[in-house]
Amino acid sequence: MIATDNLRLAIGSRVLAEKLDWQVADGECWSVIGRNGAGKSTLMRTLAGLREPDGGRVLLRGRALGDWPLEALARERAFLAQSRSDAFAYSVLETVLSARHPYHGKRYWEDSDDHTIAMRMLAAMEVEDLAARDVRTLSGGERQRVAIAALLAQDTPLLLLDEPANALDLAHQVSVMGLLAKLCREQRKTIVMIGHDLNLAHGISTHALLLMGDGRWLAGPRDDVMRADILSDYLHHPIETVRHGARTIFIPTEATA
Ligand SMILES: Nc1ncnc2c1ncn2[C@@H]1O[C@H](COP(=O)(O)OP(=O)(O)OP(=O)(O)O)[C@@H](O)[C@H]1O
Repeated sequence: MIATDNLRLAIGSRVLAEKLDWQVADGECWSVIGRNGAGKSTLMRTLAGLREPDGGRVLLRGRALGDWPLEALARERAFLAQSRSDAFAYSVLETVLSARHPYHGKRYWEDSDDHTIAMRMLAAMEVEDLAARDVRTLSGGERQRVAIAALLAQDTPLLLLDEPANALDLAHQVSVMGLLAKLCREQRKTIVMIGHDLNLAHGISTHALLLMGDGRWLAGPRDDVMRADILSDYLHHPIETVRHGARTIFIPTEATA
């Protein structure tokens, strides 16, 4: 679905990722894990085509990102940014409907299908009763769920999500993650997402990419990469795992007083 070929990411003189050769196949769900400032959002923006690589290439379905016409690219990948600012008084429904524009061709107005899809996605995120509200009046968690509804309404094969669990309460973290896992499993959607919660990431991911923040990286199937020794190294903090039924739980060693 999406791959990087000898990708280099750098900010100023700092190299964040070097020689990143990484393949993400259809239906896989990847978690990108690393410390603050390791380069996760920079990578995600590069995968979305919102910034140029500092070396190497990003390939979507084997074709360099820059060679994709914008409207076709918008039908292939959707991107959830880490933060957003709402300057205008759009309603929740208008916000989600605007995500359908790549399907309009020369048509200006949305049709009833767009409306049905938008309402279905708002319902999936349990915010359909907020459809008429001005987005600027929403709480942080409600706004995040509307943004995820807009992402889903784009109905793209590839979903790129920068910290989707941000601002969500516990129940919505679990339900949103469950929905994303189901999209991979049942609809063969491909997901690449950033998350700091190792337990949520482990519960949903099939694969993980770790970024060290100095150019080094490690990618592979979840259980090869999300190991206590490796994560302790990448996150610069000792981590233990315990088994709880079928689940692996990650526990950071507590700071001593
Ligand atoms: N426009 C910019 N100007 C200067 N430095 C930047 C810029 N954008 C990013 N950086 C720096 O590049 C590094 C990587 O940033 P990035 O947002 O990719 O990190 P991250 O892994 O997503 O971090 P977090 O977990 O905190 O969200 C950080 O040290 C950040 O301060």
